[in-house]
Amino acid sequence: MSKPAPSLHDKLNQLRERFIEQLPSRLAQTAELWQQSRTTSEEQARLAPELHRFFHSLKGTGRSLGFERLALLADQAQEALTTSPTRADIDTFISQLLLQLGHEQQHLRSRHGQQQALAAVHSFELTSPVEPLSNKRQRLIYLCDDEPEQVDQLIHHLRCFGHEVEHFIDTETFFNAVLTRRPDAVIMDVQFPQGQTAGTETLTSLNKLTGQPLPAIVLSAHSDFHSRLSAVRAGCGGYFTKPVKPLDLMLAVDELTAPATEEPLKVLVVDDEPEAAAYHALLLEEGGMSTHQVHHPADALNAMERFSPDLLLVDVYMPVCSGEELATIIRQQPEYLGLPIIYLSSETDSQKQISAMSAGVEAFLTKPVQPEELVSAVRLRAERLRLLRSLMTRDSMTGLYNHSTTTELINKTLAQAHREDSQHAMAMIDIDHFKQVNDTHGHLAGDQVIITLARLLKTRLRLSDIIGRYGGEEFVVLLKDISAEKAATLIDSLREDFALVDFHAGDVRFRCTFSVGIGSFPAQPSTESMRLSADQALYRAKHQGRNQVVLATELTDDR
Ligand SMILES: Nc1nc2c(ncn2[C@@H]2O[C@H](COP(=O)(O)OP(=O)(O)OP(=O)(O)O)[C@@H](O)[C@H]2O)c(=O)[nH]1
Repeated sequence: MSKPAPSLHDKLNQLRERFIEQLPSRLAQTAELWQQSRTTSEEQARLAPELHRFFHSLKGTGRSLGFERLALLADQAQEALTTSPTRADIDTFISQLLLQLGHEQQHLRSRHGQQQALAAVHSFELTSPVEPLSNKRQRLIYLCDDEPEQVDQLIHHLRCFGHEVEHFIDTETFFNAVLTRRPDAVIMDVQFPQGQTAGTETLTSLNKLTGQPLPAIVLSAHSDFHSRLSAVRAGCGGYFTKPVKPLDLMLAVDELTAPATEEPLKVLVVDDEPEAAAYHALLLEEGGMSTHQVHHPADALNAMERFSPDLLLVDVYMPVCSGEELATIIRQQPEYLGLPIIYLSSETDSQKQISAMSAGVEAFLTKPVQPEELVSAVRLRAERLRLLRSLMTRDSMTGLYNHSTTTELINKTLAQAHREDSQHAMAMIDIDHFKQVNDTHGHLAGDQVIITLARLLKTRLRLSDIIGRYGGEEFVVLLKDISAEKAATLIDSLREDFALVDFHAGDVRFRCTFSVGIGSFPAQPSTESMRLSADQALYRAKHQGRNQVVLATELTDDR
């Protein structure tokens, strides 16, 4: 059996332990620095900022981790350094700090210390019950329906959009299955041989038993008041009467399970103090965000390129480069102009805070920051950026990347691919006879086809793949770390599934197909050459009769 994941309390205590364990050697180094700074006035001037930074960060991290007495001593030492430092003062502080450290080590391991730490984190756990967001796109759907009509069609559509589906024909088996493995959503019939509202009653009992309402949609042959009332009482999020249009049901399943499809907000934490960085990252992760830590400002730009954060949390006092300087460097790069930056520091002087914010940062949080304050300040700003970014980079109808963003992202990926020797494939996808779809069934029906194809690509491809709407009914996908042949097989399975999706325009049912051309890296070393090859392959696919996938490598000299 696997071990349970450590709780926030355990993780905080590990951080505190690590901090305490590393402190003696850091204090010894500081004592040495102090000795050295005493040799000449030049040395004193040279080493003063480093000594100052040490006490400053000891104050901030000490407070954040709950070592109040340590933080107080560090504060006094910092103050003494800035006013009129004398050897006796600093020696006293260092020896007191060492002594204090011994007490803290014992205290931390005592029962009382453990309880105190627990009490410190409890309020955060209670006030921020945020579930970490799941990245998985596939949903487990339970379909409980004893009437055979439409069931196969619905299962096909759900699976086509990447969901795992289990079908039950009686409420008892369904009941036990939920207790064994909880689904992400349920599609439930109302009437069963056991009773007129046996389906919804089963849901109500399960909700009572588990204390967690199941996201559910009713699918029923009946539309009477009692059936509907029983669905409302079972907390169902939707009610469909048969025959249902599969795509409408898919949309309802999407809405019901939507929040988890969002990628967690990403925060880059830049702090030269590993424990401080780890502590703030821990709080943000408890708040459902994903974090990456950097302990040297010089590594920040690289990390930003790889991690693509929604926000930067930056310590103000760091060696080599201050938070202020780092923010200016970042702001000088056009792609990061709008990236929110939050400073985190134990600086309480408001004049200094205002001056630090001159580099165009969003906010200044003072250490020790309340966990709720940190999480909400970060979330608010990161979400705002996500929204703005999405308006600028995404196509409003499908939510896919627009043309220019797709090209930009592919360019970036290829630039990296040249360094890493990786392989990628580009698929150009075009809906067949789309003009005819519009002309026959109307523009709205055409839009429905575009949205459905976009959805299919989003749910079936990996999160890391780049999916863009290039133009009207044309899509471009960059499938990462995959050979052209494997990409062709994968896209071909999407093509087969898409061809079986039923669209509706009024009472008319129709189906659509698409054609695909595939180019690949490194055979085509640039975005433009890959796009051109994929385009030529697409042209061939159309020419050969449509509804097929053609690889650029198949285009031999007979062109
Ligand atoms: N409904 C809808 N139609 C669009 C949209 N964007 C472009 N179109 C239409 O898509 C159609 C594209 O048609 P063509 O590129 O000529 O494709 P086709 O000749 O019908 O089909 P193929 O030869 O198989 O590519 C045009 O009629 C456009 O008006 C959109 O957002 N919604």
